[in-house]
Amino acid sequence: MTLLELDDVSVTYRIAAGEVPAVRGVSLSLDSGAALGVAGESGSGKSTLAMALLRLLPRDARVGGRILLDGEDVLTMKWGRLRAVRWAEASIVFQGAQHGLNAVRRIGDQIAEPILVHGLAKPDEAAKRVAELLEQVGLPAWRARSYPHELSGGQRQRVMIAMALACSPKLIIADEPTTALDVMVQAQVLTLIKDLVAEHGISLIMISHDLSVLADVCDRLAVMYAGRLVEHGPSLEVFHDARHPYSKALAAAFPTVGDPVSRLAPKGLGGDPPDPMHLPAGCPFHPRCPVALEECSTLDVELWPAGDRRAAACVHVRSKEEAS
Ligand SMILES: Nc1ncnc2c1ncn2[C@@H]1O[C@H](COP(=O)(O)OP(=O)(O)OP(=O)(O)O)[C@@H](O)[C@H]1O
Repeated sequence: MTLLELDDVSVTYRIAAGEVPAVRGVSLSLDSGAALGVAGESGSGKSTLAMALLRLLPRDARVGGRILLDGEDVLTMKWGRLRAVRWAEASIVFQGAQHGLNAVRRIGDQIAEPILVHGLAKPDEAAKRVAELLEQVGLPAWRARSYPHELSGGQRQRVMIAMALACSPKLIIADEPTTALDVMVQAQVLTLIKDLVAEHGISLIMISHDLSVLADVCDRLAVMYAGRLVEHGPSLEVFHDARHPYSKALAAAFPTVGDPVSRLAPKGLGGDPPDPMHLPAGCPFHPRCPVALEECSTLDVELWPAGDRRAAACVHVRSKEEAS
């Protein structure tokens, strides 16, 4: 069953210099209990898309399209309903979010807050739920009495995951949840996320620039470039046999999970992503594309079906599929 459906979602930031088209016409769907990875370089629009899902964008952002969560459009929801949906139906774990914990409040009180705000437990029952949640994320119950500075970065990120789980949401959006952590801790937190979503049947949208991390955790991958979806399909197929030259380069840049060498020197991807305010004509990837044809500088190919539940926005994919 479909839990989340994005239909032609676009986000434009209005700034003094003009309009920044950060997300352009993204359509995707996520089944209940499934995990979708959204990959792309810095600036490709991943975080903007994640924030749009729960209407957490700043006021200067204009969002278009439809975002259906369990059939209800998040973009047209009344504020009261939206407040009820946040945490209770869908929650978000941000990049480096552990720094967002309140330094002067005990961990337990911070985890209990969404539970109490949403009226899911009385104050005396909330402590029990907090202990359960801490245990689920691999922390001892006594940590409820600790302050954030008494925890390591990895432990703080576990607390953020406990908060995201607190109201038993159907969907967790994790935006670069492990980027700020060192490699060993990163692997532990990824395993935790993977196990928790599987155990509780929670759907997951995980965002990262690292395709290998996403392929390890998610069933399906969506690759973004310059605000647009350029490929989507089953994770291992996209990771090992990408159809779009950009996804291929991204997969080559991060060959193995947490490999420190690939982090320092991403291979296979020359040049910089385009400025969204000055996108090149044609396919936005063509100036960096190793297999670009002359027509790519004028022709922008839409996502084209490329096998079972796969699609890629590339002229080569289109030609191959048309010929077969
Ligand atoms: N508040 C804002 N005002 C104007 N432009 C913005 C704002 N936030 C993001 N942008 C622009 O929107 C584009 C997409 O940014 P976004 O942060 O969504 O990308 P990202 O793929 O998540 O990158 P990163 O991995 O670095 O977080 C970028 O060009 C960015 O400069």
